[in-house]
Amino acid sequence: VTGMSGAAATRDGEAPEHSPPCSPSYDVTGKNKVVTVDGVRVKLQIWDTAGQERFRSVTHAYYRDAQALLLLYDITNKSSFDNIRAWLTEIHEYAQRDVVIMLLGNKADVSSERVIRSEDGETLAREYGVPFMETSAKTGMNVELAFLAIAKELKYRALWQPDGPSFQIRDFVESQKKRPSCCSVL
Ligand SMILES: Nc1nc2c(ncn2[C@@H]2O[C@H](COP(=O)(O)OP(=O)(O)OP(=O)(O)O)[C@@H](O)[C@H]2O)c(=O)[nH]1
Repeated sequence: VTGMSGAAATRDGEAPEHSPPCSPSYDVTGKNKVVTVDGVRVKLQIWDTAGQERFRSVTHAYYRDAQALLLLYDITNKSSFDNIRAWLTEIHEYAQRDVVIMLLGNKADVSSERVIRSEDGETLAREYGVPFMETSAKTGMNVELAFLAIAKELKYRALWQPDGPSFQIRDFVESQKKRPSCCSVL
């Protein structure tokens, strides 16, 4: 629920350009997810650090190969939120310069244990110019949206044309995201 996941996109059917870095000391679980965006099937190859990750020991190859990074904190755990700045510093240093970043505050379903306000996530996201939403892996709230937004952004970039329609991932997320009920906001 906390930490960072990376994604790289190809059109479904194409071989991926990169593979997750492979190292015995680096435990990464990989999954593919196909998202249909405006009739185009985009295959996201998703890598997630597993087990007792420590951000400083994550290999830099992981950052380098990712086209998108999902940064997750747990709204019931302050240190997971505080770690996000360190992740962002690392990303700035080692990731591709135009990597798509999304900040997600997970466990939005457990409002009774919330310690991080939605506004705190929003403020941090604004500071770094990244889209933000709260999610719940338990109820599924905003989970599909997170992957859809990333697939849309990567497809937009891959098929960009000067006279084509524009796409702003932050505007898309703001217009589509569901917010936890009023009573769960501190
Ligand atoms: N209520 C609730 N529980 C969740 C949610 N997401 C994850 N959990 C629970 O939180 C615990 C930790 O989830 P993990 O996905 O293993 O967290 P992690 O930070 O990736 O942990 P590592 O894999 O050890 O790095 C598990 O018991 C999950 O079932 C959520 O959205 N809501």
